[in-house]
Amino acid sequence: MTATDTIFALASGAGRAAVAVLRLSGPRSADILATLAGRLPQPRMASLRRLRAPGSGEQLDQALVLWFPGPASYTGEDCGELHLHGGPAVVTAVGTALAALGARPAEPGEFTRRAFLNARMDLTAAEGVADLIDAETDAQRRQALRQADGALAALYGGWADRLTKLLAHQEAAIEFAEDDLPTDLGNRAREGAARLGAEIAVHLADGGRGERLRDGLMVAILGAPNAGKSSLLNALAGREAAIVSARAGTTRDVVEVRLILAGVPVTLADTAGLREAADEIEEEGIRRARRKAKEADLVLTVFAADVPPDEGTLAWVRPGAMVLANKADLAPAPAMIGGVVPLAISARSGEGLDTLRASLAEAAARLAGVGDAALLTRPRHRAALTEAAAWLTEAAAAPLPELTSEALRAALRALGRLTGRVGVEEVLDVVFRDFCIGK
Ligand SMILES: Nc1nc2c(ncn2[C@@H]2O[C@H](COP(=O)(O)OP(=O)(O)OP(=O)(O)O)[C@@H](O)[C@H]2O)c(=O)[nH]1
Ligand SMILES: [K+]
Ligand SMILES: [Mg+2]
Repeated sequence: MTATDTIFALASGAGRAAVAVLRLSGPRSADILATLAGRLPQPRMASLRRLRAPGSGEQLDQALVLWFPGPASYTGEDCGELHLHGGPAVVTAVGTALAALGARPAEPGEFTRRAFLNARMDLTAAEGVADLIDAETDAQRRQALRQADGALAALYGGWADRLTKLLAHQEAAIEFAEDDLPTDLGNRAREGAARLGAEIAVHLADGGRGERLRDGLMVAILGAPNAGKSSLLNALAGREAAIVSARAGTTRDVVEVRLILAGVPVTLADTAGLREAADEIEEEGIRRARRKAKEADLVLTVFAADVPPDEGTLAWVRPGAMVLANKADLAPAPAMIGGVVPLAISARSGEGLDTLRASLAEAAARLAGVGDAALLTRPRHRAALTEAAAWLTEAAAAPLPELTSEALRAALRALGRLTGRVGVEEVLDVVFRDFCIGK
């Protein structure tokens, strides 16, 4: 697949900078670079050149020029890079020259789209590139880099290859049923389908860790009025993000702060105290608090050590929940709250907050699977893999060879959508060409 347009874009950030990088891709790249820079530099070697406007010959800038002939380039096409002085007027002048020479400004993501279309990367790797650009934390960067590097492409591509073989065996079993092929080809295909389905199921049962790391975690603080939720939020955030007062029912709306814990972006949400609401505004606040707790990845239940635990908050305490006994400076923490040993803290004195930070970081790392290899990172992956696994189960259990075959095809199509790789028919053609059948 070759694109006819030659595209260019500012690859570095907009605005003033020491250096601005303009990137170029497409069939006219060589011509355009040679015209602007006098002649084409050696491939992949930076050359310092005067750039001149086409026509007038006016010097536009002095720049480092790079030439990446296809197909061994980022997009797979002929590409070029101009490292300019980073002033907006320089970028505009050179951009105008590029347009005059027949290039057009690129659409968002168009370079990576071309890389995908030229089979330089699969869809998951292209998504990894996007995630790498968006990564805010180290853990996110590592996950995105793994994906851009082809970790998911290798995993899913490997599954697709196995599936293709199973399908080939199954088709052969049908096609050549009369001949003296090994008679268990069909059985082998069904067994293989069951095994592959089970592997995909294990990959899917990841607790959403990769998606969590990509999107960030939501942690909700829940508790009775005056338990010290807002004080805790402020202590963890290190600033007065939420209003604190001795009056019960101070917080009405959800107040969120962003933290980074163990390399995972975390949104910490303070909420309205749970109780019988005094008016409809507080009622709405409490409704929002419950909703936030429901959608949160982790709930911090906060109790005041100097008052008996309230039923409303106790309802959110379950095994594995984080239970905090705040105001430990006023009273000793109870040994158990709702069957869980609470962590004694004081938002006022700071007691226990380091321990709390450490267990929050540990939970964030666990929930987001920091350091785990090749986790799926998007709902799109989950949907396609769930579909593939379901078809594999069907293939394994199908009562007729033709039905097994059809289910295997459907599973392969689902994996094909995931990686954006070639369609089922093309893969089968390749396999059948190499399939030693003697016919
Ligand atoms: N002694 C002591 N007082 C605390 C502590 N944490 C909070 N307080 C006080 O308890 C009162 C309530 O604190 P808030 O942080 O507003 O409590 P809240 O849970 O957000 O209350 P609502 O927003 O009304 O639900 C304030 O007077 C705080 O100063 C603590 O650890 N020790
Ligand atoms: K309060
Ligand atoms: Mg509050």
